[in-house]
Amino acid sequence: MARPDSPRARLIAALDTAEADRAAALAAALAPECGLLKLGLEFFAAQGPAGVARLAAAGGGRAAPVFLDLKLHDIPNTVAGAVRAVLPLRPAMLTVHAAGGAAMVAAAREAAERAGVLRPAILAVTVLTSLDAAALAATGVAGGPVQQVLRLARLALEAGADGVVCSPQEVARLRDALGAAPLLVVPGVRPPGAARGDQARVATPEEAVRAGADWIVVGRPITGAADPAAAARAIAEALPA
Ligand SMILES: O=C(O)c1cc(=O)[nH]c(=O)n1[C@@H]1O[C@H](COP(=O)(O)O)[C@@H](O)[C@H]1O
Repeated sequence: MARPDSPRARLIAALDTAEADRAAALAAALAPECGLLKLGLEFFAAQGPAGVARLAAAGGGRAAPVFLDLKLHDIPNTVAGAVRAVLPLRPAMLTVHAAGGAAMVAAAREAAERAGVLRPAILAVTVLTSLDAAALAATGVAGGPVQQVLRLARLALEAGADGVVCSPQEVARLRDALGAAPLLVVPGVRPPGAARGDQARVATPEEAVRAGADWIVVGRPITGAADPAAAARAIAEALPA
């Protein structure tokens, strides 16, 4: 998929809510202010594919493409089936967990190819931005987040992922190591002074883009603001041109 051509287009607004009305209101307010609207597990679990289709039909998906963040992680056959099942929703981006292995990522890519030229970009989530070094070590991974993110990114890209999801703290290392081709999508982004919440590996939107992020993903600092559209605009305006 095409890379963003403006600071506004770099911003992905995460609509993490279970409520259809709230998601629709956020989508209407935020579609003009960002490049993509992200619908994730919370919305999908509550509203299902029909909820995604309704949101897109109501205008959100026309004004801003939908990033369906399901973080699929299962055996290759099951992941391929799930990818095929969501293709009618025409997501622009779709996530799988790189930790599912090369065959799983390859199966996701192959299934996505069925949609032809308008297929979703397959993004592989590396190490969740909520994990710090100690939490990652506790899962049995030797080496710190940077090493693990690099390992999983290489594995996923070789298996056919179009890009990866990583924290702002690894993005410069990934760009250096992997070059310009992979799409780098970066959550764990906090404007100066914003609450970090459950995010562990964070940086500001400006730092993430300067380090090489193609897109930044921002949820609560936008959706929790009194005026979400103004919050999104302020974040985009602070990004380097
Ligand atoms: O795949 C993602 O988008 C993702 C990966 C990751 O490692 N960390 C992460 O926070 N995300 C998503 O990015 C969004 C971040 O939301 P906030 O922490 O509210 O800005 C959420 O929708 C997460 O599901």
